Amino acid sequence: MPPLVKICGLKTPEDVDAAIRLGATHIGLNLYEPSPRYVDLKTAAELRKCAEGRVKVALLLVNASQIATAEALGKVRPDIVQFHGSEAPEWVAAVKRSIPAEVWKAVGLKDAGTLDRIRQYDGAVDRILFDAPAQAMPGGTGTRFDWSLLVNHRHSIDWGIAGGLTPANVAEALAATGAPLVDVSSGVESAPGVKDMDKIAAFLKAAGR
Ligand SMILES: O=C(O)c1ccccc1NCC(=O)[C@H](O)[C@H](O)COP(=O)(O)O
Repeated sequence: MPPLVKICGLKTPEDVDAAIRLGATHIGLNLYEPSPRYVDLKTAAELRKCAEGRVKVALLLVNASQIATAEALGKVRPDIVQFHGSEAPEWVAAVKRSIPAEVWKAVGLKDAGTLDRIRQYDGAVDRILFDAPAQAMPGGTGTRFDWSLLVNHRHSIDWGIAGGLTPANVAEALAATGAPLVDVSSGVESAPGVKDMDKIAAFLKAAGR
């Protein structure tokens, strides 16, 4: 079975249409203001409408306040909320209880200790997204983590991988980790925040979709 593929950081209706047409199963809309992939709430709600019923939409938040989270979820009504900061298990669990959407937690995978620590999210989220450890930015860094950390790891909940994936390495990443979902942002761009349709097509093909 081909993996699920999420193309993250889409900013225009043209990006959304192309990602769907080319075979993405998920798209991501980024509400983190310092990111080159940031979209405001109004744009996120419009892009969400473009994708309605065609593909799953993840709304990405980084350490947003309770008020900002409620406002964003109310206005955009995503299929998934992706927490990409240092949000506590209790907080993400509370959000999961309060909305019909899935809740994902991104985790920077540094070492085997990370794999022990993330058990605290069991039951609190629907999926763990393993990403490269945060640098100046918590995500979208274009860097990989050590995929071998996931070899023989017994996953207790659904999961996926992100971080430095490209059309050239995604098949290798899938073979190394057996991931059921891959997520990419900068690896399918021509410049920070500018999606490249040829790269998206190549990524989806290399991922087997
Ligand atoms: O993409 C960003 O700019 C970003 C900024 C802050 C938090 C998360 C961010 N992206 C989240 C994603 O799901 C990315 O797809 C993931 O981090 C992988 O990014 P990349 O290494 O560029 O493929």
